[in-house]
Amino acid sequence: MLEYINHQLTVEGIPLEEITKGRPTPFYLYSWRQIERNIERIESVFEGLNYHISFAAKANNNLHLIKGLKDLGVGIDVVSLGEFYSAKRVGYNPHNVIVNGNGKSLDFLREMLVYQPRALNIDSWEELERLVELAEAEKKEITVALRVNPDVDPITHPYISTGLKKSKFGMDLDMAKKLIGIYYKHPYIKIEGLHLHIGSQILKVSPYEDAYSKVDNFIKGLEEHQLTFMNIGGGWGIDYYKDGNEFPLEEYKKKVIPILKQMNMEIILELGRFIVGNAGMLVGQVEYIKKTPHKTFVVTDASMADLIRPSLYNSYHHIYPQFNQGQEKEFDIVGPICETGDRFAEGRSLKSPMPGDYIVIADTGAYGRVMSSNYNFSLRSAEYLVKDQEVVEIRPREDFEEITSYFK
Ligand SMILES: Cc1ncc(COP(=O)(O)O)c(C=O)c1O
Ligand SMILES: N[C@@H](CCCC[NH3+])C(=O)O
Repeated sequence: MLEYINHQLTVEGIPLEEITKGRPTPFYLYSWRQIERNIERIESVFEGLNYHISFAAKANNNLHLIKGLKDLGVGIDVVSLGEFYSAKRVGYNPHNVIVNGNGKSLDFLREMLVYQPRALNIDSWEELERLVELAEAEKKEITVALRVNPDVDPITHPYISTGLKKSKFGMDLDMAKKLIGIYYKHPYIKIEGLHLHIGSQILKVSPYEDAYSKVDNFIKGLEEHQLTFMNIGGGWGIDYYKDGNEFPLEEYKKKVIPILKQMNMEIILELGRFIVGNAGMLVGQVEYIKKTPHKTFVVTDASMADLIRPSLYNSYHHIYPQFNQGQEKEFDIVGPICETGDRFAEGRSLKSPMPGDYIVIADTGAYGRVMSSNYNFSLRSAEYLVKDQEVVEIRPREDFEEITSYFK
């Protein structure tokens, strides 16, 4: 997708120079072809199983991308009223909508009773009690999955690890068993599935093997209830370092698929990063090359307000200068925000960028634009999509008038 042709960076064969013409930076850019490739790769793993892919909208909430995924037959996982509204806005059928979240408000639950999603994933006993009360009052049925916490270490950044027993998400298997026992004949609460999601940016298969084996044993131990679907969550990691270390699909196929097969249930996936992560990039422009006795800084117009992952998780993103010519030197790549933490990389070797050159911060299609902010009164950036060799705007940049319009 990103390639140097005659020393110039290109995206799906289009020179960056052409893409940036008349388009003020910073902006996000996505490749539709790359999203399709990612979906094809997921499908190749689950071939032969009764499965359904959903997209975790928290990774990227651009309505055009969500609509495109819907048209490919991909479902959606929403975690808030806002994401739910997005799914409705692009015309999702409730049957393809999965609802998550560990703090669903009364309004949210009420709305779900009317909307009837494919499954409402229940995070706790307390939440289920709230739902039971509402469902009984309104005399409405709802299909529910219990989010279980299998207590496995996903071997990832602690901030994005969700399946250890100390985590705030889900319930332990004993609690799930108890709730199934209590509610399995309830007139309105239909517990038909289980859900688990152990964390994000996972690069090893063993945590999935452990988690799904535990759940498989749990299901076998249930007597009175026939569950029909298993939501196996998301979390597949991508190759941020560009060193070939990505989620090992072949190993997953060999070790995990047999466990899922013998569950003999419909399998629902909710992947975010793996679907859009490597299909997006943040494009910025170099304002200054600032030299101090200690360091040389590449000061870009993109900042932590556009992409917070490096500041928040110290995460690595590969950075491509516009031209791959000249001598390689070490730089700190920083933004214009008044925070020392506003830096994309420290001591990164790059082929000498110059003021006015563009740079690309790669693999930012997931948890990029969605986590951007107006800090230092930055404007949230535009988004563009490369599709069929054309670049189209899929969200305009915010403008100052719009953001200050509350002041009359
Ligand atoms: C419940 C749930 N499902 C799915 C996802 C998607 O995760 P990922 O983008 O790592 O695939 C998340 C985020 O980690 C999540 O919290
Ligand atoms: N925001 C995180 C992922 C969070 C996953 C949400 N459950 C990241 O950028 O990696």
